[in-house]
Amino acid sequence: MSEQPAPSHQQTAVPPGEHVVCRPSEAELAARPKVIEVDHLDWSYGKRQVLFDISLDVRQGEIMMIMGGSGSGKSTLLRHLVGLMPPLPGKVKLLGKDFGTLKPMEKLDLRRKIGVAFQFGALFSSMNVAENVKLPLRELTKLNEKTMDIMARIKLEVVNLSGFGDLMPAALSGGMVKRASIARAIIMDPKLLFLDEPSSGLDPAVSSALDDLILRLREAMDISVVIVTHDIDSAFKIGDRITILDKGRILASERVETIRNNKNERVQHLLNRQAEEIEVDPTEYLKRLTGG
Ligand SMILES: Nc1ncnc2c1ncn2[C@@H]1O[C@H](COP(=O)(O)OP(=O)(O)OP(=O)(O)O)[C@@H](O)[C@H]1O
Repeated sequence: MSEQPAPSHQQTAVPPGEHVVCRPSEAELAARPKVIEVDHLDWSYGKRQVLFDISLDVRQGEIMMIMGGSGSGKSTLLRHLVGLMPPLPGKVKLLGKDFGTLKPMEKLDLRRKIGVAFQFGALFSSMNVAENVKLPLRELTKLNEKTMDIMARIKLEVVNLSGFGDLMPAALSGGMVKRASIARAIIMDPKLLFLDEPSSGLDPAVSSALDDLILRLREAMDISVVIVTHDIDSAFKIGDRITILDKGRILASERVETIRNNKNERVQHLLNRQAEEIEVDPTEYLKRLTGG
């Protein structure tokens, strides 16, 4: 979908040009605290096991990309990471707290430190953009209306959507919906940000602008980010580390500088296959741009 500004509003353009990626080194990250720890996690839906012995950690300020073929377990893992699955003591720790053993109030406290943007933006179509962005504040805080308005305005500015708060989601382009859902995810200044397929359905230019936004957020908020994606370009552009799932198991979890040299055939197959999958047919692309 192309980035169409809504009528009668001037959209602040995402600054053009490549964002210079200042990746923290492996040693720098190793010196920082672990903010996400997954310890030998198994998961089954009924009798069908879909996650096998998953162990993983993410350091403060790190961007972790989770990739893998369809049905490999990425979303199931993400749901465990954000506390949407039944609690399993000792399996998932966020910011040093074991999600599986927290009391309801402690869980609520932890949820305030986590921002999540699910696939397709998931904005409520019946509320305007600002109301959508304010939702976590309404659910998790007792702030007054004026304070919530100010916070929503600031976050819309951060994602380059100043002045779009009064619009309904249907008036936004695909990229703007994604940015609005990121504004909602960061409204509480979370320490951890989880994004599910942020670039799905976006054309390459809009997707690249979204990557730049994620990098800027990491720099500005020292936030740790976990991104589930099929977008290999984005993974290599903004990720510090890529974790590849295959049939519910971790095949590799490596720095972006080294994973291309991984000798495992399935890792190579997945990286190459995904590169092919996102190859853009120029005629198709032009059609999308022109709406033809
Ligand atoms: N609620 C559920 N009940 C039963 N099976 C499920 C459920 N959710 C997912 N599965 C199954 O678990 C496996 C892993 O699914 P999951 O959605 O985690 O994979 P994924 O890697 O995110 O896939 P995709 O890239 O297609 O979104 C799949 O075989 C899927 O059919």
